[in-house]
Amino acid sequence: MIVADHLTKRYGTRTAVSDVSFTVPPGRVTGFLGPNGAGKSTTMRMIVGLDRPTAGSVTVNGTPYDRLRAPLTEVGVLLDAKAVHTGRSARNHLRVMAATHGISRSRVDEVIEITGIASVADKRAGGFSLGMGQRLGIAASLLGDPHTLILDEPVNGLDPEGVRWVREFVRHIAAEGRTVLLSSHLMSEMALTADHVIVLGRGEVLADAPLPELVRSWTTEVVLVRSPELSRLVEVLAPEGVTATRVETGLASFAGASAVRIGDLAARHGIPLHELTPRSGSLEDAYLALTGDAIEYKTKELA
Ligand SMILES: Nc1ncnc2c1ncn2[C@@H]1O[C@H](COP(=O)(O)OP(=O)(O)OP(=O)(O)O)[C@@H](O)[C@H]1O
Repeated sequence: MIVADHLTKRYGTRTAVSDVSFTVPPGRVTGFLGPNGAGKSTTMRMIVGLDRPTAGSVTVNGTPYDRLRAPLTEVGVLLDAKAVHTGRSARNHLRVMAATHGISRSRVDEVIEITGIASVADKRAGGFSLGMGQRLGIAASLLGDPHTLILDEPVNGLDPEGVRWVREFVRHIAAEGRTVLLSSHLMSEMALTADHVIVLGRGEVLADAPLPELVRSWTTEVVLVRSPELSRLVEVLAPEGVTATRVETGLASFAGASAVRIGDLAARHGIPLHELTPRSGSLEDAYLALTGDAIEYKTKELA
């Protein structure tokens, strides 16, 4: 369990994290989202003692990280995703880490197997591709068989097989009752991986909710309707406060009524329907709606 309590970090006059409080309980995957510069990495660095809070505190299983007796066996961390710059092989890199923390060599072989890097384990880690470097970073985070995992952008640079592997892996370890905090900018992937999400924006918590609830609260469910008599359908539905947006000729998206209601009314008025598809919003839609005002670096909209 990770508990952040009024956590604040200032760099000079710049506030990177402002009065942030949240709890990451075991047994589920908690996604950590936010635009560039929102304060995710700074928060993760404070959790693992790499940055000192200006105010507030954060604990892992009730203890600040720097007071944990055997940190590697309590918390596994993947922070700086860049490949390891070392002339050592991946296996030796892991063995050195293990030796300094009193972890057995057999555990090194185990994490090599778990992360699927056996075929390259005896090659120089400094020459690894981004994806292999990521897997090695994850292998290192698992050395102590920790109860808590903190992964900053773990799927960055991975191929589709690797992305799926990370997803299944973190879901598996959360199901074992471990605590998982995971950041990613890939909303479609996060939607498949996380049970709960914490969204930061400009250093503050914008949302802290189960994923389906966040999506429901920040998106509008619409119904796609295809009909040769769309304008008549729009007239029939207008008194119910239903609004329609044209998608293409003969296809419109309706907001404000369920597919059942639209279908029933169309039938009552003899309006033929060729398609009636309820469509709920995505995590990406919710995220963009939620962080709209908190994005520091806006991209110009395409014409
Ligand atoms: N060492 C530092 N010195 C000064 N400012 C910093 C430092 N580290 C982070 N910041 C600033 O703090 C803010 C939060 O940065 P942080 O890296 O935590 O954001 P992030 O949410 O992880 O972003 P990204 O998604 O781009 O990784 C940014 O404005 C950043 O410029």
